[in-house]
Amino acid sequence: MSRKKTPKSKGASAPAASVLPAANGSRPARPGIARPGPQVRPDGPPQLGRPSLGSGDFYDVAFKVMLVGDSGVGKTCLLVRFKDGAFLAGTFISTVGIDFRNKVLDVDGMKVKLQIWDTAGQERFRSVTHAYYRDAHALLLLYDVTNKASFDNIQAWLTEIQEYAQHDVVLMLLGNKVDSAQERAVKREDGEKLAKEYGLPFMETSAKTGLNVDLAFTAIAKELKQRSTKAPSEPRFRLHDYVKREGRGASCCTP
Ligand SMILES: Nc1nc2c(ncn2[C@@H]2O[C@H](COP(=O)(O)OP(=O)(O)OP(=O)(O)O)[C@@H](O)[C@H]2O)c(=O)[nH]1
Ligand SMILES: [Mg+2]
Repeated sequence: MSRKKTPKSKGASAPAASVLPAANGSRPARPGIARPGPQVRPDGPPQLGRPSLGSGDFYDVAFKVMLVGDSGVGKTCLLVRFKDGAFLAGTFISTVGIDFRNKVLDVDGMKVKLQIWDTAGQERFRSVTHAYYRDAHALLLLYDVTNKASFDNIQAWLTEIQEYAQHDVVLMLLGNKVDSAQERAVKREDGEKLAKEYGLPFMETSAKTGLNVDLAFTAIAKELKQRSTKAPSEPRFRLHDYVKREGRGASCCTP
């Protein structure tokens, strides 16, 4: 398999022009971008054999992963934790439109590039994010364990996903902010029950402590890699089992 270089990841300051409405309300807005940079085409099957453009890490195969869920559940923080190993504490800066970052993972000896799209949870950007669903190979659907409304809205998100995403998209449910034990409003069992009802792999995460964050993205990368490259002799990767086995409880890693 040919080796490629991934272009430098785009951050919030990506130069592409925003075509999105100006922020209103009290929250400051983090500028996003309206479409991928010209060097990456996130549509269709995993990218193989693309030429190397610019500097960056080599990769063998690339996939597009989208973060979705209500505003404030921690999508941007989860991505920043995964990409940079840091936590964005302080003022909540709501994402405008859509933004993305790249990260290359080593999955069983293969370089897997995840192009991770961070969507805006605010209702007014819904039509923007709808356009991106069909190109996603995987979706991480988040709620905030301290915000019951964000959990109650999961069914509506699933309806939306059913309508706009590919039928075989890899989907995982994440209950974020488990570090906030005092403010917990959604029990772990309720998350598990909902996930079971819809046949989804499920984990509780914390962008603040990093709990299960790498694991969530690694699990997705393993599943996608297996789907695209599995040799008939290779044992099947089981996403549900992997997440169940490797996932850690909220009480394990409080700093
Ligand atoms: N305690 C705690 N706070 C978190 C965690 N993740 C995010 N937050 C906080 O929650 C707020 C919202 O986080 P964001 O990541 O910006 O939320 P978002 O889902 O990207 O929101 P939108 O961009 O509006 O869709 C911020 O104030 C974060 O600091 C977490 O794991 N634990
Ligand atoms: Mg955000």
